[in-house]
Amino acid sequence: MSTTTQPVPFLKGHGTENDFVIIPDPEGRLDLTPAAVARICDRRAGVGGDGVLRVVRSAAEPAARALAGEAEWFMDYRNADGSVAEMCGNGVRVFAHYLRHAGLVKDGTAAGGAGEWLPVATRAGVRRVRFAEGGDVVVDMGAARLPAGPEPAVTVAVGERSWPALQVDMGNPHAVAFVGDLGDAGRLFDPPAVAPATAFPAGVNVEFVVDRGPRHVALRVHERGSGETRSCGTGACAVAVAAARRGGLDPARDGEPAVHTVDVPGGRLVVTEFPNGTITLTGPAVLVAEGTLEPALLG
Ligand SMILES: N[C@@H](CCC[C@H](N)C(=O)O)C(=O)O
Repeated sequence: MSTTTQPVPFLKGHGTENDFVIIPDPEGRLDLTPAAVARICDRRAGVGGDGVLRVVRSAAEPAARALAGEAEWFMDYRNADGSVAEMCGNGVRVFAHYLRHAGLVKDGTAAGGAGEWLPVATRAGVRRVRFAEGGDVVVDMGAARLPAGPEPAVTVAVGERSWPALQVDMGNPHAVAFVGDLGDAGRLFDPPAVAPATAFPAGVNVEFVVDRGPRHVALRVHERGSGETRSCGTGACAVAVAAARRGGLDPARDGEPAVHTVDVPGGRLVVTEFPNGTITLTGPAVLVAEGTLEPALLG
């Protein structure tokens, strides 16, 4: 890996306005430091984004080799502050959309064609992505992991207000709090306080949720490493599972899928939890621009 002295191509994309700078680096030549990621994601002095998606062949990325399986491509996801995260639900949908846009996966007959599942390696393991009719991108997120007990075990606080929250692991950590009104969470400039701190030694994404109707919720999210964002795919899945359990639904017990509509500030996602535990996340993925990053941004 080397530090670049040449402009580096990038694209910009988003999924329900969770926005990413996509950096194609198929052979893994780029030394993308945390400081460089933070400069690129800066909304005034950089391109701006909630995170970076570095697109690298699994075979060219030491971090991916052990976990990539059959996945040719590895999503090297970074938060806006430069930190690494295990998984990004909107990011992996935008990542797959980019692969198809760039002709890096075949359209129609091989993995990546309409209706077929494209494996993508992430730090949380392989996730499979499918392009649906109408332009939506579906990702099989695997199963949620919940704490053993029935009651929320953690507390989320903003200023003087606090709420019980459910811990949900979607490959990355979430704390889901049901609130009376999404405005109750205030301006969310700072990370909400979560207690006990030992519950999330590597930090946590915090979702605030309200009911909108039967199997229909809305959320705001404060993301670890990125601040408040307009959407979070793993967060939407965590919220759907929390809403299902709260409403007495458990697909494994009931033998039928639970489908939840999750409104986010940047649009709408659909989350389906199947009786075998698998969760799918469906929503749009959009590319909006491309250009080059100046070497000074990369450092
Ligand atoms: N926005 C993403 C989640 C990105 C990672 C998260 N900030 C973390 O640190 O775990 C999504 O769509 O899931």
